[in-house]
Amino acid sequence: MHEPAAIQDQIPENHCYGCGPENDRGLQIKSYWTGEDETVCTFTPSPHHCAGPTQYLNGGIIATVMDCHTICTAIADGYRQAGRATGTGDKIWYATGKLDVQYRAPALIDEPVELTAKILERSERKTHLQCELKSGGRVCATADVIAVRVPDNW
Ligand SMILES: CCCCCCCC/C=C\CCCCCCCC(=O)SCCNC(=O)CCNC(=O)[C@H](O)C(C)(C)COP(=O)(O)OP(=O)(O)OC[C@H]1O[C@@H](n2cnc3c(N)ncnc32)[C@H](O)[C@@H]1OP(=O)(O)O
Repeated sequence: MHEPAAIQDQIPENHCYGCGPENDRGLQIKSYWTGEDETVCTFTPSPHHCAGPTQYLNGGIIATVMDCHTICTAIADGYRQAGRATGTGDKIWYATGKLDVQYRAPALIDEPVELTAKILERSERKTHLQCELKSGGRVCATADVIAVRVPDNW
């Protein structure tokens, strides 16, 4: 079970290709808290998200959904650490400082992929997260991510 509202639906003014509700040609992923330091996301690929072979998901799309799922987790965590509901008061923004993806097995295009993100460590300027992407029940990619807090006028 997770909270009813998606993290992305609480972050204002987000036009991001991977996670922005304001981007009607984007992937519009949705992430949810499942625990103190953990979030999940289910993304259903479209056929045009394929790699060279049409049955597999493109690696750039895999990186994008892992990027967006983890950075949105860091942003929501930033609000939590500030003692505020996500999207309330002064904006809290993080950008990707590092996204290190390991592609372990091909992900299927015709099944939803399941992502989990875990916060490993946080400090004032940055949050270290780990992400896992599963397709067809097996781990297809893992990522090590550094989210860096940036000014809210970016
Ligand atoms: C361009 C869009 C930005 C989005 C802004 C948020 C909007 C919110 C709205 C709606 C939600 C949207 C959600 C988006 C989701 C998708 C996210 C993306 O795809 S973001 C695009 C790709 N990323 C970039 O274009 C960053 C380019 N890089 C930079 O601007 C700088 O390099 C930056 C901000 C990452 C850091 O630069 P410094 O000079 O400000 O800060 P320093 O002092 O270098 O780093 C601060 C801390 O972070 C560590 N750090 C930085 N990069 C690291 C790395 N690669 N590995 C390990 N640590 C790193 C440093 O060691 C330092 O740590 P110590 O405080 O000393 O402990």
